[in-house]
Amino acid sequence: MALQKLIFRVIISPRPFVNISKKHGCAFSVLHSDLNMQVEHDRTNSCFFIRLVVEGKLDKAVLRYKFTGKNGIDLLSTDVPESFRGKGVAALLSKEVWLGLITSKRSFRDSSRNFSLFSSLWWFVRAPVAQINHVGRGCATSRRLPQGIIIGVKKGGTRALLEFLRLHPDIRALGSEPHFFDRHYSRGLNWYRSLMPKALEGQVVLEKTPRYYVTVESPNRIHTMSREVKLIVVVRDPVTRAISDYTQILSKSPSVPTFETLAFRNGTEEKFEVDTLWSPISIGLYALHLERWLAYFPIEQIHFFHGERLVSNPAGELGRVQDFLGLQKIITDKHFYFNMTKGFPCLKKPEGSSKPHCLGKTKGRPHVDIHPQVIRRLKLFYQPHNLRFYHMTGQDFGWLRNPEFSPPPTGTAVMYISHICSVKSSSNCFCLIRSFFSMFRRLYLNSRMVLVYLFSAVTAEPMQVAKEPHARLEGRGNGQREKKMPVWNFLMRNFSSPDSQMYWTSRLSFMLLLLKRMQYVCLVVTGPVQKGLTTFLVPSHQKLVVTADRAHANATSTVFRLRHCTANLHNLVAFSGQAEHQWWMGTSDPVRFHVGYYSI
Ligand SMILES: Nc1ncnc2c1ncn2[C@@H]1O[C@H](COP(=O)(O)OS(=O)(=O)O)[C@@H](OP(=O)(O)O)[C@H]1O
Repeated sequence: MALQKLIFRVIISPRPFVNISKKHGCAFSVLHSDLNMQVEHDRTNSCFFIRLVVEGKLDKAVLRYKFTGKNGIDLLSTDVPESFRGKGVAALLSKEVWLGLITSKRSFRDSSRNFSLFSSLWWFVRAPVAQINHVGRGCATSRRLPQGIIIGVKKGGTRALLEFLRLHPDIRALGSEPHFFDRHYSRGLNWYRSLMPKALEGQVVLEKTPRYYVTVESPNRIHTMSREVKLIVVVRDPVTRAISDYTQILSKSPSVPTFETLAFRNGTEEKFEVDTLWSPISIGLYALHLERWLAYFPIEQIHFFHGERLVSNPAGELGRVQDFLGLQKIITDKHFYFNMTKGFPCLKKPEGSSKPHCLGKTKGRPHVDIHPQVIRRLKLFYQPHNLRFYHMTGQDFGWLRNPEFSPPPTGTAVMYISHICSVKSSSNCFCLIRSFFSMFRRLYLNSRMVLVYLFSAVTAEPMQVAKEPHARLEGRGNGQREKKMPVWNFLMRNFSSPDSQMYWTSRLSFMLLLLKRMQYVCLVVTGPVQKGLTTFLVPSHQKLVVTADRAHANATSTVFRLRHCTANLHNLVAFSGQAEHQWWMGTSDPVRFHVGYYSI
């Protein structure tokens, strides 16, 4: 009679008297009446568990729970060893939760004794739990072979991608690189599986080993493991990638020969014989490696991830990869912030921590200086390979265009801050400025407005003329001004248009951006910004894009640390800390500048 009352009460009751919810929803298998297992309750660790012997070793099936409020309990997870799954172990554990709960209610406590006699009736008792949004997923966690692998490329940004993906509740990723398909294949799949993190049914298990992409045996071996596995490749401009690779080699063995010596056969770049056997070079032959993968996997099964965009627009790239993995888009821009000091996007709250987190020092470190001529040669060398890669993937990664010339979106206003005239002589300086701006002109062709802001020892001369702190010059100046301000006149000739306004000041002082029609403002910093001298007031409807060369990344943070600026920080939509370009004018000082990729 008591049992009937209980069943009646549970089935028709609109909701259980104790609120039960599940963090990772699951459907329990029906409780087997012949299960004779001892469920123990560990109150300190809030879990119920059953001791089991799996392959001669002691293991446990564990159900973790958490009290929420006065009457609530969250069933957090149920972890059952694989060989015991489908036998009702999870149901047995969940039953104990019920029993543990109902001991506080006399009528239920009495009735509960009947469960030992009619244990399969537990299925009915579970009904209210099952209603709570968790049907269709197994609670039990297990170690599974990965369904997704980040196969490359080295120095492409694979660590950042993995760390970012880990934010997703439906992703379980192995932290270290297992190197199974390239180095440890003989250890067998069981060994490989044992390395994987435990995952719930429905969660995607991931690992990353960038070396797979260039290992000849990997495609076949991975295909043998699974035809369905999803492959992710993070690619980055092969020249930058090679320099990054070399920077890492150098950091480990400081006595290695120079980049140039290793990159060119016979050690001479004059001959232009690139050494394709040197791994920093050969890894960048993306098309060549891809051919091997395409012999086993259709192209749709491989997602090509833009390494550069991972820096400029992490949320956008993460969105695409979540789609590819068939996951709900949970990782969005609210998970990232741009760390000015690091010069890279970092996580506001990484997995398992509430503190912001950037990747370690070896990720995003300054590269060794490589002569621009060498870079040009290498770019030329990679050009046909890149083109082929574009054709194979059907994507343009933007490495063919000289990145210096990739224009920001139309309607972007550009303010350029520079001290480009740190070179020795005035004539050199002028030559430098002229070339720089002719390039800049092409770059910002679509920009409706260019704001130029110069300061330097050499340009101080024409600046003397413009005594006014924020002189606004439009069109050609008067004779004297023209004579004394060749640089300025050059700029005016080349840049002035009905839409252009130029602001000039000899000091970094107050600057008000009157860019009412502009939606975006791009601030390019390639020179030191003196602390305490500059205030930028950007109207709140505008978005600010800041870009700088690495050397002056701190300068930009200085800008934003300045008084009055903080109020405008919400405008900041992107900061490009990547895409470093050297620009060589034949003077002894190469000018480094930075033109970013814009995530707007
Ligand atoms: N958010 C963020 N933080 C730091 N670094 C970032 C980030 N996103 C991409 N990157 C780029 O990742 C580059 C390192 O690539 P990998 O992680 O694939 O390197 S490795 O192959 O695992 O050694 C690393 O290369 P270097 O800049 O040459 O150090 C970075 O440019």
